[in-house]
Amino acid sequence: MKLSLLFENAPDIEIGGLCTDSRKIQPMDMYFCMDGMTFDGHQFVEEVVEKGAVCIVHAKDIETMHKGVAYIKVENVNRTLNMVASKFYGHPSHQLTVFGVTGTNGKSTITSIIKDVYSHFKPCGYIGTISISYGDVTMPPSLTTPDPILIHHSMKDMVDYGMQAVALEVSSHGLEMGRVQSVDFDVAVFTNLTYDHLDFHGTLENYFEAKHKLFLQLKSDGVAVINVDDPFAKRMVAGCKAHIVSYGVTADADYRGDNIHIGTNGSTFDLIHHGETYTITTNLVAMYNIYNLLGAIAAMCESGVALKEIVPYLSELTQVDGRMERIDEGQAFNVIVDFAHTPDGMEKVFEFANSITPDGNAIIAVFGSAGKRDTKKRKVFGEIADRYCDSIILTEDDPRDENPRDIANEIKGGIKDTNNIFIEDRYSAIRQAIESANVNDTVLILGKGDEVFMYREFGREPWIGDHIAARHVIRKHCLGLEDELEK
Ligand SMILES: CC(=O)N[C@H]1[C@@H](OP(=O)(O)OP(=O)(O)OC[C@H]2O[C@@H](n3ccc(=O)[nH]c3=O)[C@H](O)[C@@H]2O)O[C@H](CO)[C@@H](O)[C@@H]1O[C@H](C)C(=O)N[C@@H](C)C(=O)N[C@H](CCC(=O)O)C(=O)O
Ligand SMILES: Nc1ncnc2c1ncn2[C@@H]1O[C@H](COP(=O)(O)OP(=O)(O)OP(=O)(O)O)[C@@H](O)[C@H]1O
Repeated sequence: MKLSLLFENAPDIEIGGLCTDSRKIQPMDMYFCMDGMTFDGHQFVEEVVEKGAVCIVHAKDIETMHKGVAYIKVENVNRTLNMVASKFYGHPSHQLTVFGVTGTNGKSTITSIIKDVYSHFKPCGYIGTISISYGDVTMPPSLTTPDPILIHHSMKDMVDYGMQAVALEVSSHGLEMGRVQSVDFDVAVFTNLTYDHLDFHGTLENYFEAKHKLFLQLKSDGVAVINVDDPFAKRMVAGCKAHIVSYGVTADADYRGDNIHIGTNGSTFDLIHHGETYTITTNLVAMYNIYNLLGAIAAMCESGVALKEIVPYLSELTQVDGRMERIDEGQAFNVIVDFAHTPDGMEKVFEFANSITPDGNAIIAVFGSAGKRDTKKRKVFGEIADRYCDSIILTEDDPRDENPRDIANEIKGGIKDTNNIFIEDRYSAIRQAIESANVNDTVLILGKGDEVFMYREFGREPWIGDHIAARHVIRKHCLGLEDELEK
């Protein structure tokens, strides 16, 4: 694209691509000097020019300017990046129905449900923690909410592929760092706001304000879908210009769940909407997934699909990897892998485990807590687990450069009565938990979900994954079957 199409009065230079990282720059790229937490992008200008960048967007003065390179000084580089990224890729978010989902927990689950079900009506892509995917294309994720270039580039690819919609996870980091400023959201969903990411936001109030940005940004003919049972719901839509629609269970809501029955392998409930009652049968379990379903259903209905058309697809939803994933190799006890890594998520998973574990049977939990992240939640994890578990096995979980034993000791600070041990190696911890389970017990393996890496001192290292570790232990050590560990 010609630079003159992106900026008024700019020279007629051909721009090959957009880039914010000198390490990834390509000849003919436009480089945006982002002022980050560790580096100031302005310091790499000489390097990117040498590597062939043809345009520099900057906010601070540039000492040496080179012939043949366009230097565009702006007030706010990030705002310009958002604007340019959308324009460069042909404003793809205007051509798609865009669902944005924010909240402490439930983003991946709701966006996955939307992608799964809405695709029966309009082809729908997904951008989030699990992947970037559309049609038969699946790419590994970058961040939960990628930078503006990747967002708009991916959406353009989706449009070219024939997608008509996309479900986008919108993290508080993404909002705070202004990654979605030029995304044209049609529907924004708020799930809940509880303790998380305070190492980044500092206070719960700042964390709330980050999420609030999504609803302030939403256009007047958009729809805000909010969980009214969450104490932050009303404030979340204060100042929002869009049409507001609510979902919930305890409070009166536009989409209200009632008569809820949660089983071991599925759930049923009545969905009351506009005075009509729809009976929903779903393969999802746990109370929080009823909320996730209500949010997803409300979002899809509000963008034009009739509720009765949606209902049949809810009974066989695709399992979201590592989210309440049942590991069933025919063993006589429950094994669940779940991505719970916030106090609220933990509480909800333990509540479910409690509801499916017969009195007299044990709940055995394996978990740790991430190094260098939200250290205050460690003791809280201990307190929550202490209330529900009969046995706790503490282990490593993305320790980074902290000692996993020290992290475990902080968790132990919250455990009063429950038997607990520390086994550093995560596979051995999972093995210990599973081998100690008796008939009808429940083993919970928490914190890493579907992740197949572990953050250690020198970065990301491969980890086989909780689901693979659990299956292997059950097959080899409980059922005595031959089972080579998958690589
Ligand atoms: C806290 C945070 O979000 N940081 C993001 C931020 O980093 P930063 O501000 O520190 O950037 P920096 O390293 O100082 O660099 C500044 C600029 O100089 C550039 N640079 C830097 C070095 C160099 O040699 N050359 C160069 O050009 C960088 O590309 C950048 O444009 O900008 C970077 C470039 O876009 C991001 O990669 C980085 O995300 C880091 C990797 C990250 O881990 N983010 C996580 C915390 C995150 O965003 N998570 C959320 C939430 C997940 C959840 O809900 O659980 C997410 O949406 O994924
Ligand atoms: N609505 C909810 N309320 C409370 N906890 C939930 C809810 N939905 C999911 N969880 C818990 O949070 C975990 C992560 O779920 P999910 O991946 O959908 O959330 P997320 O918001 O995408 O999180 P992240 O951005 O950290 O990936 C689940 O494994 C479960 O333990």
